Amino acid sequence: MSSIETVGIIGAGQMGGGIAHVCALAGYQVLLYDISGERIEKGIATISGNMARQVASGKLEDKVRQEAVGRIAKASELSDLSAADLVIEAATEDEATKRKIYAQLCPLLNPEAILATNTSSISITRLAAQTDRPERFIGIHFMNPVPVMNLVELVRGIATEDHTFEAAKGFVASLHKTLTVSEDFPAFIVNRILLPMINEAIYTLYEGVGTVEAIDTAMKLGANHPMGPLQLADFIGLDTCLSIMQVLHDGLSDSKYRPCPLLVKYVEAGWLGRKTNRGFYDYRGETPVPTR
Ligand SMILES: CC(=O)CC(=O)SCCNC(=O)CCNC(=O)[C@H](O)C(C)(C)COP(=O)(O)OP(=O)(O)OC[C@H]1O[C@@H](n2cnc3c(N)ncnc32)[C@H](O)[C@@H]1OP(=O)(O)O
Ligand SMILES: NC(=O)C1=CN([C@@H]2O[C@H](COP(=O)(O)OP(=O)(O)OC[C@H]3O[C@@H](n4cnc5c(N)ncnc54)[C@H](OP(=O)(O)O)[C@@H]3O)[C@@H](O)[C@H]2O)C=CC1
Repeated sequence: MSSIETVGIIGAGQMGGGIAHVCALAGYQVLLYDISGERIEKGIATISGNMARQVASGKLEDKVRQEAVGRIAKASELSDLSAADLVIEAATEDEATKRKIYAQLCPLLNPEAILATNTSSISITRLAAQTDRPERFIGIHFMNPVPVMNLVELVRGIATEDHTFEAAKGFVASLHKTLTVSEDFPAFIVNRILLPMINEAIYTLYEGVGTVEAIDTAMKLGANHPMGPLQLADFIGLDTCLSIMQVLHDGLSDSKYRPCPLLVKYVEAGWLGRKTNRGFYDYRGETPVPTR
C-alpha cells in the first residue's frame, strides 16, 4: 500500500462504484460522494452485489467482502472528502460538470491531497488549470468493469509534478493493476482507438450495412471481441461515447471523428444503454432485444 490511506471518490455511477470496489478490497478507507444520498446508497448496494458474485465464484472470501464493504463510507457532503489523501473524480463525462465540482471541492481539500480524474477523454492540462493544484492533479483512467479489467492509463498534465506521478503509480500498483502512460491528447490511448471503432459500427448500422445483431455477431466471432461494438457502446453508456467522440472531433479537428447522427439521436432520446435499460438493445425483458 502507498502512503495514501483514504481515497475520496466523486460519482457513485458504474466507474465510481468500480473504483470504490477495488480500493476497498486493497485496504483503503473509501469515502463515496454523489449528488444524492440515494445514488450513493444504490452505488454501495451495487458494489456489495458485485463482490458477492466474486464470493460465489470463489475469488473472494465472504469475510473479506464484509470487511471491504465496511471500509466504504457515504460522504453526504463534499466537505466530508477533506479527510482524503487522494480524491478521484468519476462524475459524468462533461467538462462543465467537472469544473463545477473542482471549484466547490478544492477549498475543502487537504492542501497536500492529490486530485485525480477518471475522465475518458478530456484534457488533463485544461482540467488541472481549473483547480488550485495543477501540480497535484493527474488522470487515473480505469477501464470498465473496474474489478475485472487490468489496465489503468496514467495521464500527466503539463504541470503534474513527479511526486504526484510516482504516488499515482504506487497507488495503481497497490490495486494490482497494470498501467500504461499516455500523453495528454484527446481520449488518450484506449479511447482514441476504441471509440472511433464503436462510432464506425454505429455508422455501419446507420447506413444499413448490417443489423445490430449482424454487426455485433460479426465482431464477436470475426474479430474475437468479447462484446460486439454496439453491445459495448451500451455497456460504456451512449452519453459517454458521444462525449468522447465530441472531444476527439473538437480536439483533433478532423472529420473522421464526426459522431454518427444515430448516436446523437439515441442520446437525445435518453436511450443511453444499460444504465437506462435501452440503447442499441432493449434490456427491459429477460434477454436483450435489438432496437433496430
Ligand atoms: C470508455 C472508457 O473510458 C474506457 C473503457 O473502459 S472501454 C471498455 C473496456 N471494457 C471492455 O472492453 C469490456 C469488454 N467485455 C468483456 O471483457 C467481458 O464481456 C466482461 C468481462 C465485461 C464480461 O465477461 P463475460 O464472460 O461476458 O461475462 P460474465 O461471465 O458475466 O463475467 C466474467 C467475470 O467478470 C465478473 N464481472 C463482470 N462484471 C463485474 C463487475 N462489475 N464487478 C465484478 N465482477 C464482474 C463476473 O462475475 C465474472 O466472474 P467469474 O468469471 O468469476 O464468474
Ligand atoms: N463508462 C465507462 O465505460 C467509462 C467511463 N469513464 C469515465 O468515468 C466517469 C464516470 O462515468 P460513468 O461512471 O460511466 O458514468 P455514470 O453516468 O454511470 O456515473 C456518473 C455519476 O456521476 C454523478 N454526478 C453527476 N454530476 C455530479 C456532481 N456534480 N457531483 C457528484 N456526482 C455527480 C451522476 O449522478 P446522476 O446519475 O444523478 O447524474 C452519476 O452517479 C466519466 O468521466 C467517464 O468518461 C472512464 C472509463 C470507462
